[in-house]
Amino acid sequence: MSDAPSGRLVLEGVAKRFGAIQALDEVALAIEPGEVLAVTGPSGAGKTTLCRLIAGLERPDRGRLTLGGADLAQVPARRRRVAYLFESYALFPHLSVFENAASPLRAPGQLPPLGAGELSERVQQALDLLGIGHLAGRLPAELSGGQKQRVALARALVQEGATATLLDEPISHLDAKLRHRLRGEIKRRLAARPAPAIWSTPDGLEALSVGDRVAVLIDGRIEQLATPQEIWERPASVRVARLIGDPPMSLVEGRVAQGEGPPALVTGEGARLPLQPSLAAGLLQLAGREAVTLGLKPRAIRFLPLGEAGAGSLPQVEIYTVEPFGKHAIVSARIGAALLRAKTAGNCGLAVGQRVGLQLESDGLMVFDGRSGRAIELPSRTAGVA
Ligand SMILES: Nc1ncnc2c1ncn2[C@@H]1O[C@H](COP(=O)(O)OP(=O)(O)OP(=O)(O)O)[C@@H](O)[C@H]1O
Repeated sequence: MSDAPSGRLVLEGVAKRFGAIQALDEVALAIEPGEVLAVTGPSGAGKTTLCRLIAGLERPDRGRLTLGGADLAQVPARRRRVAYLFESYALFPHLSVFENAASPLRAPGQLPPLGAGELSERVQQALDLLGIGHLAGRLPAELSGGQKQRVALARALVQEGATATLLDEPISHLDAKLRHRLRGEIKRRLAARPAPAIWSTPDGLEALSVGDRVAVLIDGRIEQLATPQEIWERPASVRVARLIGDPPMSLVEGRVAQGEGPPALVTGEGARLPLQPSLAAGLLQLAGREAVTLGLKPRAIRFLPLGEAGAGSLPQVEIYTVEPFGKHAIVSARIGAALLRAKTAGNCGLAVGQRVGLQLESDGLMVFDGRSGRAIELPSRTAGVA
């Protein structure tokens, strides 16, 4: 196995089709040794297909995959020495938890060969880290879904000499507390390996928290590939914005109207979202950009109880939902078909059905092209909302 290539993983123009479905198209990316690339996207986006191509379980229709400069088309799956956590776990039903986790270390050609003591210690450490050390003697059929997922994860983690690590939704079936603890622990271990890693997840926030960089995959194409900070601050499109945020950005589609009365974004249902005149002018300056989608981060939206200073002059909306989380609440109101979601500090004191003034701030506002959905840089970023 010493002939397995290793180093930087590069994909160039990779495409894969299953019948009528283009599972991946024009995928280009590079992952450095020690780097974790989080790949996020909705169900069916192509995350698993991407992992399967790298592992050698599928062949690309077009494009090239290289590892440390070596063309992977020439390297069969069994010689790639990739640690792969399958979304379906793929545990051996007749082997115990311990033996499942240990199985790649017992495979012929393991380099360097491990002594029995070292093997046992490494496997037990991984099981303990994942909180399943006490289940080492059980069979997979005697485990819950979350426990099975952790066995599959242990099996990937013990492969310290892997040339690449592919974790396909590694913590999706664990409870929230365990997910939070393990995100950091797994990331630490991946960063310590001299190999590139992919962490696939449909959860955009999980992707931001574990990835050195994040690739947003939608309908088989990379919609954005950037650092977590860039994706959080400047999602490249409406489709990225929908996946990211806590809660995600509110998106209001409409046309800029500058007739009678103050300029406004008028939604398909005829609801009016008043715009600061400079923002309306900026939008209209861009030829053909009358149809836009406004993106409002939670911090850009405030609901003021009527009677509070300044609330009387604001457009009124009705509170639609209130979700208290203790340290903050997520509160929403409707504008036409769109839901505006704000994050308020502490107990917001607002109730469902209450009428409030809607105040929008220019900080946290983005504009997207109404047709392509791509982010638009306005002539003046100082423009805001009324
Ligand atoms: N072997 C196959 N035969 C036919 N279609 C397939 C096959 N494998 C994947 N697909 C299709 O390719 C697309 C991408 O699937 P893939 O499993 O890669 O998505 P995913 O992002 O991993 O989804 P999920 O989050 O639901 O696991 C989907 O439309 C899927 O139905």
